[in-house]
Amino acid sequence: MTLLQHSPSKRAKKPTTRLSPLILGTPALVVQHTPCTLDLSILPPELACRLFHTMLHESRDWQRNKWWLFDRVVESPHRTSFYTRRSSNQAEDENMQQAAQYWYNGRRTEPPAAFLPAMEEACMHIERVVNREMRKRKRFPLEWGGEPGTQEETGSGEKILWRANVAAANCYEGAKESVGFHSDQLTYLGPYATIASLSLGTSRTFRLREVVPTDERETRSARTYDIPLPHNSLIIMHASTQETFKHSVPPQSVIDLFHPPFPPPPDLSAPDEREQRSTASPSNCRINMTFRFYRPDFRAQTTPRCNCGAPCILRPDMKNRYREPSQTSGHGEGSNHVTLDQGTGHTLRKNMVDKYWWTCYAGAQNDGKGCGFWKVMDVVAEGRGPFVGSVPRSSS
Ligand SMILES: O=C(O)CCC(=O)C(=O)O
Ligand SMILES: [Fe+2]
Repeated sequence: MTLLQHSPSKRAKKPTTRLSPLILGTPALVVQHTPCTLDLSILPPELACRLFHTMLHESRDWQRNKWWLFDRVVESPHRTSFYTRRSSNQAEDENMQQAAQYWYNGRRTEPPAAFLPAMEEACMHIERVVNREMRKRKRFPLEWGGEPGTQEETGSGEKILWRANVAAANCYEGAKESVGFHSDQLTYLGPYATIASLSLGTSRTFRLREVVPTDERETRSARTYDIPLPHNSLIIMHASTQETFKHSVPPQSVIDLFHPPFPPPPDLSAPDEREQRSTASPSNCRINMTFRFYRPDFRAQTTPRCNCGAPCILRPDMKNRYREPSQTSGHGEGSNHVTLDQGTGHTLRKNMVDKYWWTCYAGAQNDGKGCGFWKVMDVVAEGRGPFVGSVPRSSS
């Protein structure tokens, strides 16, 4: 396997044209420009408001994530928490708890909280929409090809493609709280993950920026897309979003206060407020919940360990820097060819990502000192799957 490097002189030839950001204000524009879909009214209004009040109440206990970046500790500019959906399978629950700790950048934490009743209710709506959207889309070879539904769940005859078994929750208070550009770690999600992101409360902008592969850097620039996410909207980051885009919630100069259309449920109001329950105070908070499917073939026990003895994290080769010697131009058949998603009309990049690596992440909690371990993921040798398509063994 070779690493595509550009010579310093070539690197200077990066296109100078800076593309101006595009605002994607409608679901149709989101589908046209990104591998995401947007639903502007996902939950029944009463449920959306009850979930907002519930999570806002919960968020008083959420924490800012802290981790080492090089030689200093950084702190997330918003508060976060992690929930797992309890199942009837105890081994599965233990696996989820182990995996959940790595939401906190490798920091050991208390076992995560279970989905609350309002989250379970919301999840039924979200799973239905995610499965419906996934059935319309081109599937990628490395997506999960198993059937996570139970006999009971699949009784309708339709295969369940995705289930939410964990949810990460974020609270952004005021206009300045934010999250920087990143792509979500795939350690437990596996390649070509689908993530459903629910917004409640104050509307904020969700920003997406494409990562241009190394061999296309001289011919085109990345575009930034801004998507306003109002209360009760769902953006689904479909398969390939984590491989080809980074996302963020940038700080804003101003925000609109959110006026909850329903009062908080009685169990959340202080006794002296219960008489005045016909109104709810305006809020400057946005609650975000990303519902995720932790794949059975990426369970915590199968995560490779680095030389520090800590679980690695899984990252995609977003820039297509690694190529097999035979993949010089990358135009061959297989997983690397030009494609148009027939279901959505969205053009997929010329060479889709098909390399991932496991890397040491111990440094995030260990004074920034990791062991530098990395290895290419070999799904066949690691016994992962089943996948949607056939997958070649990695030659590395
Ligand atoms: O708040 C959002 O919309 C994004 C949150 C996010 O990127 C994450 O939790 O990974
Ligand atoms: Fe994210």
